Amino acid sequence: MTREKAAMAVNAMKAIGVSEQSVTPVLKKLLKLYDKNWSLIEDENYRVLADAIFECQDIEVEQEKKSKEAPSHEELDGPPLKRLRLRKQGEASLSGATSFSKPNVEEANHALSYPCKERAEPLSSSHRGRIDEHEPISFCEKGKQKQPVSPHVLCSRDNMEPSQLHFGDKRLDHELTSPQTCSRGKGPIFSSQTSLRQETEHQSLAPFRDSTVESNAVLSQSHLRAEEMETGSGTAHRAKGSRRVCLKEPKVEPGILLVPKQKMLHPRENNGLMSPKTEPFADDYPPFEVPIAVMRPPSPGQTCNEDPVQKEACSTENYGETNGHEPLASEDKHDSVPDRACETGSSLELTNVTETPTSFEIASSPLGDVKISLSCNQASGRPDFQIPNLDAVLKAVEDKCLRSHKVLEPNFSLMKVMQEMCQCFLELGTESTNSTQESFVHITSDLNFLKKSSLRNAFGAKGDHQGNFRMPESLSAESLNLHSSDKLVSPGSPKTLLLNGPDSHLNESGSGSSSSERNTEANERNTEANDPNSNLRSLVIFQPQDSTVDEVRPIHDVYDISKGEERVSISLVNEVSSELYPPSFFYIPRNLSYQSAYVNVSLARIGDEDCCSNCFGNCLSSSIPCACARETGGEFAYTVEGLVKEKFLDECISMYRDPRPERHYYCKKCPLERFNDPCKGHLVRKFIKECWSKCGCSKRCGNRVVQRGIACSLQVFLTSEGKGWGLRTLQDLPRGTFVCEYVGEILTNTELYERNLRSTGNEKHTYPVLLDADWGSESSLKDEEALCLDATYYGNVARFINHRCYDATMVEIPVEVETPDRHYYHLAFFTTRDVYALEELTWDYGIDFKDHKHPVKAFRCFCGSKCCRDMKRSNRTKSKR
Ligand SMILES: C[S@@+](CC[C@H](N)C(=O)[O-])C[C@H]1O[C@@H](n2cnc3c(N)ncnc32)[C@H](O)[C@@H]1O
Repeated sequence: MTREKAAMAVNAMKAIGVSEQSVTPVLKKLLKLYDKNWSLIEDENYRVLADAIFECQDIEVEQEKKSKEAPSHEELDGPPLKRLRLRKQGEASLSGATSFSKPNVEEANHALSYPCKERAEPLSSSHRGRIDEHEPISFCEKGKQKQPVSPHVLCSRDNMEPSQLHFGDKRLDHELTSPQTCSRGKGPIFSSQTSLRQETEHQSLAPFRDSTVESNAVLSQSHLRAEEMETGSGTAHRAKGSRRVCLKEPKVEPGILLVPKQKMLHPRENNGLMSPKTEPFADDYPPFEVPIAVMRPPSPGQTCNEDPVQKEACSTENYGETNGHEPLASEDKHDSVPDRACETGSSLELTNVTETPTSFEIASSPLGDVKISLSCNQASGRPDFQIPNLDAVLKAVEDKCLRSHKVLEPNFSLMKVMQEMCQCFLELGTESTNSTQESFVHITSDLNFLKKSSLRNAFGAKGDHQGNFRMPESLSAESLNLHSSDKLVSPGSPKTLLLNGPDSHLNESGSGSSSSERNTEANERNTEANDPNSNLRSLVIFQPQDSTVDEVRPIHDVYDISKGEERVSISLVNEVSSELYPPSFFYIPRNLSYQSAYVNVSLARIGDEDCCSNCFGNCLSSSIPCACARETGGEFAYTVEGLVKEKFLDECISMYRDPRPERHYYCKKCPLERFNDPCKGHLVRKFIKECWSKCGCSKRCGNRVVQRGIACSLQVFLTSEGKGWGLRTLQDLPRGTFVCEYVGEILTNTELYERNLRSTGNEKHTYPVLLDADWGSESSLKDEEALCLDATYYGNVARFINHRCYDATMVEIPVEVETPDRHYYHLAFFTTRDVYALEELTWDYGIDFKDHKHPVKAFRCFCGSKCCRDMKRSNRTKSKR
């Protein structure tokens, strides 16, 4: 048994490019450490093992580097593993193999930072070949497109180029050798859509003919456990050790700061892109795992100057920030002596100041009647502290603002901001005579001027849907106070503003805090390490506003259109036009019932045969598949890597690509046919059934993929082919990867019909999808019972997914999670092939472009597929002439 498990572990590691040689010793150690508890090792696709191996490798490299300078402090063989970095396994498992080309994410980043300036030309030629099969089609029908969609139509998959499929995976071989079909779809396939528009035609509700409201969009994903894509280097990106796990209760040692589980990434690691969010599975860690992050101060010889941010951290004694690169506690403890960490006299102009002024003037209003100064408490236990050169400080903070807070204004000047702050303070102060009498002003109550600041967004302050500004949560009364000292109270005399942040050593109070207190405070700061807003604790910045900007409420957060609803951030870029944003919509990560849709979610309805209450841990690691595998023929649909199994995926894809009539269910009285026209058929689809709340397994069970949400890096972008906004991946995705679920309002057909009647008909894009995958098992479904999802007003990132005829990069698979009857289910998208970073993610809506009677005209298809069904129609039209 052990041998078998070991072989499986070795295989799993091989799949991510780790040799058996590297696996075995680490595996042995882990087994010892875990008391041979295999399930802990197998969990999350051997995440712990992968982490330990990578950690070992890192340490080896580190040690090699350091061996000449100093003896290494820690190795896996010596002291027991203290921390295993929780590398983003998604990267390992999702990228599948090291042979993936490096995603050109830098360009996406760049595009994000400078949205409209230039268009990224990201891919290598081979890569590009794969993507750019979209030649705009010039002979398609003109006019407005309004038609729902549904998958099918058959064609060749000739755009799979062997040279591009170099994963060494037999699945690919299969993909390449599978017979190419180019038959034309017979039979109705999925014609449903919005027949709801009263006319005689039936229209399948599979997503989209264009019919309702203008587009908006959204999305999300999953496993990105606190890691990041490395940009700027030629090496394949690899998750950085943004998080670590103590296998045993960590010992807090001097200089080692334990940080709460969440927010461990330093903002600057995010590169402005898909910053991983807080760890959603933290609760699932076995109790002995204590995720922590540690910031290691610079190693001996390294000065803070090398990195302005690091320098700033040092100069403010802010040891709490984690940079995500630094690994082990033992290293930390050796290097954590602050005196050594920050050397003065560096190229960053640290100035030795022999005197120790108690305050540090930064800026003043034009007449000098208001001043901003930082008060530095010399008694705070840092005798080595030297007042740094102001220019260097300003430069460091400006750099930080530009990089970490995405202040896009290249001429951004902190000094100017400070001066404006003085001015505002003066203005606000003189508006209220009372306020000048106060010696202590809570800035949170007086910061109305921030409402006008365009910088508020750059610094994380958010507006709500009504356009109301609200202060960032991190900016509380205690965290930021504007002081005017007593001696400045009298009107007319110069005033000094003291910015008190959480940094105790900058406290005006001057009370020295003990080292343990500082540690606690630093811990608190660390919790904010990943929060750009946290900087507001010690600094408030505003700029005079362009009133036109103030009036326009930003309708999307381009750094995360999900507004924090997903586990990963989903950025939005426009590299091609001046159309700034997609139209507004509400981002929801899960389906919500609009009004009458009846979705019966109740534990009582889930029988023993529909759950696995006796399971524990990961159902996929059990030798006998549990009850939850029953619906998929006694075998789980997912592999241990979290991908949909080859066979299952092949069958799902072929259903769409070869939608024979026998694969359809034909209603006697189809709810979609409002005028008793014959049913056009509903594809009877294969379902995945996931474990759920009534199951005994953990949330990290391998049979829970879709319910964990988006895990890959996605981006909404404006397509250049005229399809509007689209969705693309920022990382390589192996075949069978879960990308996202289609989320929207759950409507009955009646409701959708009424909604469509109310629509103006001028909408550019439509977003309804019919949930008809299991209609075959329902006896005579009534109109008001048939359900669909409409992402027009409320939806997730899937609403941006464009259509591609036949060879789309994704296929939708119905997934049963909380309701056993399949009347309601989740519609999840999985990749149909290996998809490279920056490729567009598409699915075949199943639109019947030949259906000229459809009340809603199909959009003119610009999918660029060689099997474009709209293209053929146009060809025929041409030849008839
Ligand atoms: C679900 S939306 C997709 C996102 C949409 N592009 C947007 O900007 O919001 C469906 C709409 O996108 C457009 N669309 C999708 N695929 C297309 C294609 N292959 N060619 C042209 N337009 C397409 C159509 O207007 C369609 O109604």
